[in-house]
Amino acid sequence: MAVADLHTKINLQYSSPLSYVSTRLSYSGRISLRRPLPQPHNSRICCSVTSKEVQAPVAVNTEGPKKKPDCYGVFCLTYDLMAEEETKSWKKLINIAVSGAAGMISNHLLFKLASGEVFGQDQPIALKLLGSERSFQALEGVAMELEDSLFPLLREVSISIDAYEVFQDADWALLIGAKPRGPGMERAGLLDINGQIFAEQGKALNAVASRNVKVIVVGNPCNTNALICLKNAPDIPAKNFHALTRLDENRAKCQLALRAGVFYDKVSNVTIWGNHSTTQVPDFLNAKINGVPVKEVIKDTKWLEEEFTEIVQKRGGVLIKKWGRSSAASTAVSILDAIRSLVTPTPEGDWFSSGVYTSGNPYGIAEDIIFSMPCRSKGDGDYELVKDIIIDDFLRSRIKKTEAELLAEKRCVAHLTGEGIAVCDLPGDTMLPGEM
Ligand SMILES: NC(=O)C1=CN([C@@H]2O[C@H](COP(=O)(O)OP(=O)(O)OC[C@H]3O[C@@H](n4cnc5c(N)ncnc54)[C@H](OP(=O)(O)O)[C@@H]3O)[C@@H](O)[C@H]2O)C=CC1
Ligand SMILES: O=C([O-])CC(=O)C(=O)O
Repeated sequence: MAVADLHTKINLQYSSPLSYVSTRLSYSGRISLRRPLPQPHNSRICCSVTSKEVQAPVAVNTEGPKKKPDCYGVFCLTYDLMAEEETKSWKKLINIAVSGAAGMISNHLLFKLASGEVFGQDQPIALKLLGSERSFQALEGVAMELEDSLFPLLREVSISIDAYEVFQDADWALLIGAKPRGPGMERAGLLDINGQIFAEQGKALNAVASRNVKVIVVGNPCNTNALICLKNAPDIPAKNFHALTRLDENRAKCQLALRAGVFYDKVSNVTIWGNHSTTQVPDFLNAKINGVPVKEVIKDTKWLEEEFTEIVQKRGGVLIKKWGRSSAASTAVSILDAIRSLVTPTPEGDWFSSGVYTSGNPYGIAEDIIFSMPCRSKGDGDYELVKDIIIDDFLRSRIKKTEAELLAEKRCVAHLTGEGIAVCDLPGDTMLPGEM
């Protein structure tokens, strides 16, 4: 039952947030949390009302354990929101599923999502966190921190290792969890291991998510993972799948601002073309600074073509050398930017980059891959590709290179997309931004 369904009569019952009786792995491979029956001393109020009038609080503990086996601690409480003045203007609750929820990126992301800074102060949310046996305890730690943060808009948190549970009715799926490339691991091996994760998650989304779910794939190699995911979710529009290239766009904006000596809010119309890899193409041809084409502001074409391009392509690797781990906070920020770009109208004349499905694209890019391109949104969760784009020989040749890489990645995962036998002939320079 949706907590934020303002017109539904809801019973409230309390179970001690952190005191599980057991955490067990059932026959289906699901972990369920079992909580104690509510005890009289910790029963809270029951607001059993059907009108705006609030009845006297009544203690309840008569119904046995709640039928939300995976809800977490304080989030197992349910309320009659009609009784809460501030919630009366709230929108309907949305379900946000996050995989890799115990990882570094999620640790930044979840708290920003829960604060309301992306979906707005009138949008209650449910966070459905996907982990694994390996990360389950850490996931409980995440849920505890969410409890302790007292976010008013965060109405439900659940944790599970079962994608089918986590993706049930998901309005958003933020797919972050993926195996990092380890020493000696071939890129083809990474594509295969992570591809299997995303094939499974695509199937789960197809089976149980909202038909309008928006999926943002972050786990690398994110373009091809997104392609695998959408191919395994044939009942969800391919247009709903995104691979995160917003971090690359933000990095490119920062470098252009630095070189031009302006604050970065003056930089607009920046496209990242292609793969989230070192072949990505940060487009300075169509980009603007203070509304003026970048090439009229930064006249050093050699710098733009060589240094700028390479700095953006390899920013992730430089950062790993400094931090000892890959970008997490800025990645989380860029995920929020990517969501915001879909739920708010794009400013007039501007656009944003996202790795999206190429079929029907106006740029002559090969069909049937996930390729970062310039998009505009009306703020309804959907997007259109931008038509008035200039492509010169330099840009075309770079786009061809990143396109070739993505086509090779696609051939390498044919066994996971249902398109036959995989053939891996990846170009030698195929690397993630974090690889050097
Ligand atoms: N697109 C982009 O712009 C960026 C993408 N990334 C990518 O995002 C992903 C997550 O990064 P980050 O949060 O920092 O990573 P972390 O290592 O902190 O977390 C990753 C999570 O992935 C999960 N995972 C899934 N399968 C495996 C596996 N086989 N082995 C190990 N872990 C696994 C783990 O969770 P669990 O055990 O719960 O499954 C883990 O918590 C990475 O793939 C990274 O390359 C990073 C930066 C930018
Ligand atoms: O390669 C990685 O894991 C990190 C990454 O994607 C980035 O920093 O852009």
